[in-house]
Amino acid sequence: MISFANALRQSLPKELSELSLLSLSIMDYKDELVAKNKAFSLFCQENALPNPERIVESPLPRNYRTTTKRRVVLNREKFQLVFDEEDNRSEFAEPLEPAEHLAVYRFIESYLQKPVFNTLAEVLNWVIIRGSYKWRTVIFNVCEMNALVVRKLKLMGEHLNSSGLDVRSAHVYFDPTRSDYYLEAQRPVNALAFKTLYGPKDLTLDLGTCRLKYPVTGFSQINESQIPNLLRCAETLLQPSAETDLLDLYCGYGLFSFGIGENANSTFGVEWEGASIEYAKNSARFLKRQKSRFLAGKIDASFVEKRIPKSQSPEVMLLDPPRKGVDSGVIAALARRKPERILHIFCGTDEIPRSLNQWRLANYRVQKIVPLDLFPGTPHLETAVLMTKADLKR
Ligand SMILES: C[S@@+](CC[C@H](N)C(=O)[O-])C[C@H]1O[C@@H](n2cnc3c(N)ncnc32)[C@H](O)[C@@H]1O
Repeated sequence: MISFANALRQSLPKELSELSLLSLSIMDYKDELVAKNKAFSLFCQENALPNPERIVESPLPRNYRTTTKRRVVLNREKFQLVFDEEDNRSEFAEPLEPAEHLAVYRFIESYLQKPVFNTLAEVLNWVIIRGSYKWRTVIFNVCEMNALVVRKLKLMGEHLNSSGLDVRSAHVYFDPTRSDYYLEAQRPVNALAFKTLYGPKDLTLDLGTCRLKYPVTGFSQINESQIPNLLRCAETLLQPSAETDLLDLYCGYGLFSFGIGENANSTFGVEWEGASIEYAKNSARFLKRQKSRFLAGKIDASFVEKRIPKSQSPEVMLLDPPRKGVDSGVIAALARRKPERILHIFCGTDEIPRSLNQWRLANYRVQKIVPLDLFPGTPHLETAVLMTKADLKR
């Protein structure tokens, strides 16, 4: 078994393979794609997987990240916004971020360095920017929340609102644990945990045919420029139609249910993040998708067996789990539903062989492997794998 990182190291031009894989962002995008295509073919070959299609290029190869973050540190008595140590060298990471984000960080940093904002700077853990390429929202992640901090945050919000930097809204997120995760992994239930300083409380994604709202704290794809390609790829491979029910697992706020499910007989989405699933339900109401249903819950084998209703029509199934993959027993439980087609989307390449082996044991066979460059300039790929039931008679 070869890891994708190792396959990539072997596929880079000699002068770059000596550098860290982070240096991909300083390569010409054409050369990066050559190396990634070579590496992914090698990865598939070495892991006994079928030959993949060519990588679907990203319309924006650099400056594409719609979510970025900075940690607040005190450096020689000056508060600064810096990349986290895990992000390593900023000269490799910065080219992936929109220039507008850098301008907003510089603006906030200049205020944090004023003595009047010291109270805020001292409790500020992260500054996060999310949004689209046209507008953005700022989230202040603080470890202490009191009346003085709130006053300073409101003042900062007023400056941002009138900055001319298209910061459409600003929010504060309370994480007393000062965790390394930029939004706390376990959302606090306390009502004060999340507060809007100004502007709309949600984010929006325009899909051309419809506009979806999603929560500021929920998951969204970080490369918005690739979303149309991702949806097109999923629709072409999975072919949801009036004769099939679409099961959308790890659905977030319903990107795939709404993006490719319009012609399906019905759609059923499952997601454990409470706010995201509420937004999905609201979108179904707003877009009058009477045959779209969403259920909040942790997808494990027992949930699949007991909580996901049986389909009335042949089922097509899409799974888009987090990088670590699905819980043990989930694939076998899903296979027992006997879906016609399965599209398993991987954001962690090294997870592919293990999961595909489980699908193979459950009698599903790979029909197509389509890699998409969702993370240009980084050693990662998104991969969509189409599977159908093996013909047991042959
Ligand atoms: C890669 S994201 C995909 C979200 C959505 N498909 C999209 O493209 O916007 C994975 C999602 O799975 C959710 N998730 C992670 N583990 C889960 C589990 N065991 N059960 C249900 N949802 C889970 C996360 O909250 C996240 O929204």
